[in-house]
Amino acid sequence: MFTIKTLNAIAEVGLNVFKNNDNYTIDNDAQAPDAIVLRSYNMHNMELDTNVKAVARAGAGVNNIPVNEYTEKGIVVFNTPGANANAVKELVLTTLMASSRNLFAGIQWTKGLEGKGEEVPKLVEAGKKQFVGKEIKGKTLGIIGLGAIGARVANDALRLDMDVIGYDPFISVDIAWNLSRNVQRAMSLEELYAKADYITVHVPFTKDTGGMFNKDSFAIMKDGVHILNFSRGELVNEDDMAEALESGKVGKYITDFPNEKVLKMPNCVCIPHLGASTAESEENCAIMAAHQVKEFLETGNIVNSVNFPNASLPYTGKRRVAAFHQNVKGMVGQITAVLSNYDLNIADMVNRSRGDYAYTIIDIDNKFNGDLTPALEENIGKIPGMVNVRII
Ligand SMILES: NC(=O)c1ccc[n+]([C@@H]2O[C@H](COP(=O)([O-])OP(=O)(O)OC[C@H]3O[C@@H](n4cnc5c(N)ncnc54)[C@H](O)[C@@H]3O)[C@@H](O)[C@H]2O)c1
Ligand SMILES: O=C(O)CC[C@@H](O)C(=O)O
Repeated sequence: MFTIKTLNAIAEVGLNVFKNNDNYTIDNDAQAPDAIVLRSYNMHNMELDTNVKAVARAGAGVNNIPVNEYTEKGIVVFNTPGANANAVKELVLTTLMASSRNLFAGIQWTKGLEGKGEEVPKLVEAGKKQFVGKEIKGKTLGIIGLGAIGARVANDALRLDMDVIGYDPFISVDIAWNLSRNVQRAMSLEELYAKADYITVHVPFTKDTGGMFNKDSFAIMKDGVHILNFSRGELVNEDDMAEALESGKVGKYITDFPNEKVLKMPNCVCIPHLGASTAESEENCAIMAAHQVKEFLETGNIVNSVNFPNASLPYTGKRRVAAFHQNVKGMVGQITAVLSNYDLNIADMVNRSRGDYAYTIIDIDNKFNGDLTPALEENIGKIPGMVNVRII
């Protein structure tokens, strides 16, 4: 039996992956669940029971999860790459065009005419000149981060007759294959800043990207540039942004991450973190997260982890050792030595590393009764450098 705890509202179709299976209970009050599924809940400073084996983010960004701490404890952290990317792309393009046409301010102003009676049509015609906008056709869109979202925005912005310049020093091979060859490659952020009329950012919040929008980067940008931030509020130095909006250096700031300070900024379009809020995207994320957790709990296979290497062996029902350990020499040899001490033969195995840690799955050919499990867990667990081990 496995217990799953959720920390946010997770789409029912995803929860059904567990609910439709007798081996699972969903218990949001559980103190010692086997796995946790969440969205934006902040897990930093949350006490976790040692029974927790996996944490799955139904979404992309994992900055709400203390990933390094969990890695040291051998807890696998998953996310759902690409599952909400279309939703975010559609909102980026919607707000790019709408804000370029001053649509949000125009709508707000028009609502303020309520009560003016028969004067309204005349006031509308007289007042509309303050909302004259700009077409995006022929303008340059700079995209920072060409991942699941950025690449989709790039291809569709070209279809809207924009020129597109992208910057991503770590672009994946899969994305590169799917990116239009008409996307220009910026060799530096500075090049992108200098060329773009509109900038949209699609990178994770890390120590390298935090505060990347600041007075130094604004200084390189074109006057009146529009900046769209559907990534994380922390990418922007808010004091510098407020100043840049006041001076007109930044023409508009469209953000999915408002706070008290941001709400006070002029020419700021504040969205209540709606990037991924579509039924389709919430369902995609929930289904993907649930299947990844189920696969891991039942077979030890890891797909789409952000802290451990992906590693899978077809599950044949044979007993399996799944071991997290430090990425140092001799670990596999020491595990197999324990197995041979118990006269257990190896049928198949995979060992993958990622940074300082590695993961080994070994299928055991011999049948053994459950009594060996504690002994194997104890003896493999005692190997120096072992983080944790499961016999499945
Ligand atoms: N507003 C929302 O609801 C919403 C929804 C989904 C994702 N997000 C945010 O958007 C981010 C991106 O999502 P995604 O699905 O495209 O992720 P992704 O992992 O597919 O893409 C991120 C891209 O950023 C690139 N990158 C990393 N560091 C970089 C740097 N310093 N400079 C340039 N490029 C860099 C990576 O190489 C990768 O290609 C997430 O991390 C999350 O914070 C927000
Ligand atoms: O769950 C959400 O609504 C937002 C998710 C988004 O911020 C993400 O990083 O995927």
